[in-house]
Amino acid sequence: MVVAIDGPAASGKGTLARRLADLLHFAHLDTGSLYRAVGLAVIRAGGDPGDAAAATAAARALHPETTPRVLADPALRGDEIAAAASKVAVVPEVRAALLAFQRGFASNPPGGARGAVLDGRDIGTIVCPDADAKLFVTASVEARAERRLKELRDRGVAVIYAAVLEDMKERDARDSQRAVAPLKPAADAFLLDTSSMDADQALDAAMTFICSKTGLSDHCA
Ligand SMILES: Nc1ncnc2c1ncn2[C@@H]1O[C@H](COP(=O)(O)OP(=O)(O)O)[C@@H](O)[C@H]1O
Ligand SMILES: Nc1ccn([C@@H]2O[C@H](COP(=O)(O)OP(=O)(O)O)[C@@H](O)[C@H]2O)c(=O)n1
Repeated sequence: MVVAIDGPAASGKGTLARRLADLLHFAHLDTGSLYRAVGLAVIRAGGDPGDAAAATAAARALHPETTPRVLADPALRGDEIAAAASKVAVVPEVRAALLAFQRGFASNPPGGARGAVLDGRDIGTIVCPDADAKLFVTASVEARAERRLKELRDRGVAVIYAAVLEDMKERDARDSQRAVAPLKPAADAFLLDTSSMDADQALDAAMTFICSKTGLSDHCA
């Protein structure tokens, strides 16, 4: 069984995906980390994430056996890497190079898990169009900027709200307006606005939808 979760930055999709995977004993793939890994590799090689050829070479150099180790690198979590990720993500060859890994994870989840939860921008539309349940998680851009600000400050990064908000708006625009696999809800996705929900309420709402959509019997009331 595959659960697809998409949405903009800091909407809470990663938190929700992790918690759903724990609850259902499914494997979880944060697909944004793949794009972050490509952006980080380009920067570490001294390149420009806006250079399509460099980004494509970095994406093609990611191999399934080494990818889990690459995705665990804490350096991926910085805001500079998030911006680099959204630049490499506009390149069609980069997206094509990352597709097989994502689809393989969904169809054959690691560790013998009976299902997979993938979160990103194009899971319900492109990566897993036949997913059993699709959710599109949103929140106002102000709520998302507040969340990202808190997250960065908790990690000891000195940032101001206005700069985080500006970065978020820029990334929303780049992700929604790109020609290939733009951020948008799949036609059959459940829209979950978490602006005034905490993470527990978001999980409850998501589980109610997944249970009604898939008929999963365990974990459903
Ligand atoms: N429903 C929620 N309400 C408030 N904060 C949340 C909620 N869901 C997640 N968060 C917090 O917001 C931040 C961004 O969440 P995250 O799941 O990383 O978002 P995304 O994966 O969409 O970028 C994290 O610090 C997380 O703990
Ligand atoms: N399936 C995906 C996942 C991420 N991405 C890109 O990768 C960037 C970083 O994604 P992320 O999910 O790690 O970002 P956050 O939502 O955590 O801020 C996004 O801004 C997108 O440009 C994508 O294009 N497709």
